[in-house]
Amino acid sequence: MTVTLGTPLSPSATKVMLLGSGELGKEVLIALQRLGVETIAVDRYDNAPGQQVAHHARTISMSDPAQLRTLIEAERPQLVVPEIEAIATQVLEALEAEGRVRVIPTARAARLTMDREGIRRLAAETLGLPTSPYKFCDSLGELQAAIDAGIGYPCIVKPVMSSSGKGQSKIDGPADVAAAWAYAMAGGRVSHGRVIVEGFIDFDYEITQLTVRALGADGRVQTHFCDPIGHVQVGGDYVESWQPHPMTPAALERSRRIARAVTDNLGGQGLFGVELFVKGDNVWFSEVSPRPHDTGMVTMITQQQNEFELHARAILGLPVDTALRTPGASAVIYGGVDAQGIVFDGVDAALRVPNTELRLFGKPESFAKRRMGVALAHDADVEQARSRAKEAASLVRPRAVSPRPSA
Ligand SMILES: Nc1ncnc2c1ncn2[C@@H]1O[C@H](COP(=O)(O)OP(=O)(O)OP(=O)(O)O)[C@@H](O)[C@H]1O
Ligand SMILES: NCC(=O)N[C@@H]1O[C@H](COP(=O)([O-])[O-])[C@@H](O)[C@H]1O
Ligand SMILES: [Mg+2]
Repeated sequence: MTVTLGTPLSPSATKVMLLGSGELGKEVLIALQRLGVETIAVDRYDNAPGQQVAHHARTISMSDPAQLRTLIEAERPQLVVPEIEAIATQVLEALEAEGRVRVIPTARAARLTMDREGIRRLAAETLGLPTSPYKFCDSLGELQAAIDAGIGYPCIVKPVMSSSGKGQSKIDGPADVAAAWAYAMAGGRVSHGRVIVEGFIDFDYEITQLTVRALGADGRVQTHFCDPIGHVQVGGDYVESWQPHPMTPAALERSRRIARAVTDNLGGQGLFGVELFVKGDNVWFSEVSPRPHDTGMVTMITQQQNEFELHARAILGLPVDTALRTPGASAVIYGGVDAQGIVFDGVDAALRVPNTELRLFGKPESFAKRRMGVALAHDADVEQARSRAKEAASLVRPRAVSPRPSA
């Protein structure tokens, strides 16, 4: 469906609500603003990055069904765009069924990808796609039993509801099991005593296959693929990504077949990040975000239309172009300190590295391991771009501001 664009802050406005307004939502909001959309940025804390660029900012607990329903009914957006997993998706399903809002890409997709169980069972059991062996467990005893009964060592434990590697750890042997369970219990986004344990896939490399479902001129949904994005993860969180990642024709073809199967099933319009593990010509499905992906921030420097613009266009029913402009890379800037209102030294030095750009997200509070920004670089080849992006990121030095001496 194509959305008619109006004038923001007037009765003709096209209103879009982002549920989650971190660094990824911020860029989607900017892309929507450029098309004259009236935007409402929702997050769990005040002054989230996206709230700083939207027309309206609202702070609620998005996993609380009553708070979420009250807000959507009060604001009456045409489109609701989930930006994180931990949302009361039953409310989205109910409002969509009542015809009150369109959820991006669909309310069912938001529910299935809300936790690891819905999407993993869909991919492996319904669609028959290759995945790591896995088991869901509700106690330390069940976890140990699942490992002993076939998952084996090494394996990976993750809370069913978490992202960016929170609560995730690798188990190399029996001595690690209890600590992995405790870490998962502490690290989930919403307190759920449930984990997935996955057999460890010894992949050669991993990619994100950005996949866009957008309307063609005939009004029908067409699937478009971006060039594959390679990335490196540490502790389950991405630290570096680049595009394009070289692949054999067979591995690329299998990756896209998997991406198409999953996104066809989830349906709707929008951009998806399909995460895949590759070894030789073998490809395993890992997970999918029915929204822009953190590793896809590299497209802000590599693509004609970055992943956020592609998402904005696709959800509004506008044409998309997934063409690559140049090879490029991204490198993460972590907070390094636990403090509010930090400052960034070395930005000038970082931007003196040729072919680079920075995004500082503006998160009001820094944690040592919180992603606070990203350095981007383009170059003639990916290896050059990676070294420039890493160099620029390393030159940015976040620092806590020492408290003013009291008078
Ligand atoms: N079964 C596995 N075998 C090998 N490595 C794995 C496996 N599962 C996860 N990993 C590694 O951990 C990373 C993070 O895993 P996953 O994507 O499931 O976590 P996440 O918390 O959902 O991360 P994000 O929200 O950033 O996508 C993967 O990209 C991969 O590097
Ligand atoms: N892998 C998912 C991901 O990168 N999500 C991005 O991180 C934000 C939360 O950051 P925070 O934890 O620093 O608040 C989310 O709002 C989203 O933009
Ligand atoms: Mg992931």
